[in-house]
Amino acid sequence: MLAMSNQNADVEALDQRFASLGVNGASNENGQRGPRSRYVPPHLRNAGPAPQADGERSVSPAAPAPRASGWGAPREGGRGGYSRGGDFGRGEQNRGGDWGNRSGGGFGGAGGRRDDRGPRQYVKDPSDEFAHRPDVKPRDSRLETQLYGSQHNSGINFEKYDDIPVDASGHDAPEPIKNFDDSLLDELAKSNVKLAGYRHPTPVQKYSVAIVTAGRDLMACAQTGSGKTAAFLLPILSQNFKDGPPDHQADGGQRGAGGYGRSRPKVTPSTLVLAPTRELALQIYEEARKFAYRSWVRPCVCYGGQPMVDQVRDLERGCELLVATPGRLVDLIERGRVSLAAVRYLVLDEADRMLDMGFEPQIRRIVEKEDMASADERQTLMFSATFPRNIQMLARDFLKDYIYLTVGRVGSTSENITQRVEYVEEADKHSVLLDLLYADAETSEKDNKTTLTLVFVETKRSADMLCNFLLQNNFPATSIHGDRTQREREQALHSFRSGRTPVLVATAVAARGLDIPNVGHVINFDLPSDIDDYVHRIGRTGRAGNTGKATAFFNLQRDKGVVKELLEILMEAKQDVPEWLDQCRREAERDMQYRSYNRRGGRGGSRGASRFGGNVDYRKETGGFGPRSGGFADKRPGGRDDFGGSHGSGFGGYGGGGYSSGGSGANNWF
Ligand SMILES: Nc1ncnc2c1ncn2[C@@H]1O[C@H](COP(=O)(O)OP(=O)(O)OP(=O)(O)O)[C@@H](O)[C@H]1O
Repeated sequence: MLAMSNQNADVEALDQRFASLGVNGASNENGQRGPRSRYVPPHLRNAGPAPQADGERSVSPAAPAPRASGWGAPREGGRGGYSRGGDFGRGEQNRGGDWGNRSGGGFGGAGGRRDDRGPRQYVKDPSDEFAHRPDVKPRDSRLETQLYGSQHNSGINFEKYDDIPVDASGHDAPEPIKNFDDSLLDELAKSNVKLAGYRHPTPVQKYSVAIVTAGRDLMACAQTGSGKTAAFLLPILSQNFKDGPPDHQADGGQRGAGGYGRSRPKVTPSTLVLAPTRELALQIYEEARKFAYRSWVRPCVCYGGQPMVDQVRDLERGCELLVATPGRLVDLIERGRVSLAAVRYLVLDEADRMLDMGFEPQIRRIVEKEDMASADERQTLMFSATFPRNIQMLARDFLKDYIYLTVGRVGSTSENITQRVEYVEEADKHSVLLDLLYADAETSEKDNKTTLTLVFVETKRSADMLCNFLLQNNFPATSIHGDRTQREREQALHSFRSGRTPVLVATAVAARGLDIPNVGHVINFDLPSDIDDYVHRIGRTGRAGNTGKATAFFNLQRDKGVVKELLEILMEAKQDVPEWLDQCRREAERDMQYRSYNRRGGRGGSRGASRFGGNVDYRKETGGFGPRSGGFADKRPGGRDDFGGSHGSGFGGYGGGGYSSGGSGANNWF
């Protein structure tokens, strides 16, 4: 089946045009039969009508006529008449043969291939399981290889995820799904899950699919590497597939590529995913492409460091799901290129990280001050590794009646990672690192498998210096940090991912979210001063049920500030705790007490009690946060405003909470 359609693809640039359905006998909402106009997704409006293929429905009379160039489709092609629900009226799928994806895996819009050769024809294989679904494009083996080809399988410990304790609080929390097949996910979503190699849902996915499908908001804290990305993408895309393309407003809703009209229309995505870093945004975008395969949903990604013009051009080809970093999105909004009026699903991934990076003003502006629908009219999902006070405030302001989900202990590490702490004085770090890397290289050779090693340092300068040192010692290494250009960062990641340079020296910029298969070892050459960063850093290994190891260089001089929390983490994850580390903790505590005594009322001690305080749903504990600006205090009887009134306008006035955020947008240290 696949081979056949590919053959056709080679011979005549395979394509399928299908009709707008809702015609030829379909009933409309009033039960009347007859032709109706149909929605044509903006990025599909350039192509002409297709000849009727076997097993295909007829072409919609409303389909735009073919044009010599792929640009400038008639605007009215996208207007009105779209019928939600059912399998009808989902519009045609032809977009100049490019399938809504960039060619060659180009990122950031720059790689977008503009196919001006006119319309192509897709012919759907009648034996295709989705032959009856006009909203589903035919298979494309080339694209499948590109999207799923390098799929790495889940590891031997994948089933162990089921042992992780999960807590879902909030009223009427939906039951989690048991598996993908029996879930309420749309069939296309299920099919794409299989292609992605996912056999069983992870705990966060089991809950998230149920929660999103039930139309509820979600605040989730789950361990690193436990599949949070699919946990939000899958149910959202599935809902998109079930609902069909949105009926874009006539007042300048998103349309196809430019070339018409004087003022260029705004792009109006229905799903917005905000992520803290460019790399993470890219990664989410790549995952979205996997799960949106064969559908009308066209994901796009926008982040700083890439020419705006390329990204805008790409957006104008159609964008239903936008993944963006907050700063770049604000730019696009200011330039009038993006409107958030159509957003029905809002996701804040790594929310705590975004706040740490100083993005709160931009995030609040995007969510509260632009044209986005209110919390009551959209579904909002927030993911965060920790649940400090500033994140609770955001949850209170952005979410409505949400389910609070914790998977594992908030801030804990996966037991799939074997953690070791070595006492290493500053002067010895280089030689100990070489020893470890030699050992890794030997293991790789013995196992005949490239194992990648990620080395974290604290500053950009030391990243460069350490990388040079490794190169001088004949270790193929590269580096990633905030002073490198976006291109250099992407090249470094690519080179690391492919195993060409199996050692990557990184600052915290690579600590979160990055999902690189085969990272077998994470070395904290410099321990971070914030222990949550440690958790994220080592979470780059031991992902998706795979095992990994993490080594931290520790010395009392430099790292006494994190020793207590480091010990807690090791014990929590049932790791061996060296006796000397406990001694160091005692020494550090004595030292702190002494200092605080001398300073009279100095802070003393580290950040309060235990770091594992985040599993608590604060609404339960405190009776709620009081009214949100949207007003749902009535749903929370007994609520009181623990945090002092409205937070609608001011940024950053929360008094810091118990969480070290730094809060400045400068990020100079990474
Ligand atoms: N159900 C599943 N079956 C198999 N593999 C999965 C499944 N869910 C996710 N994965 C894979 O597990 C890896 C980690 O997933 P993901 O990046 O979404 O984790 P995460 O929870 O977002 O991690 P982090 O907290 O580090 O950002 C990815 O390679 C993903 O493809």
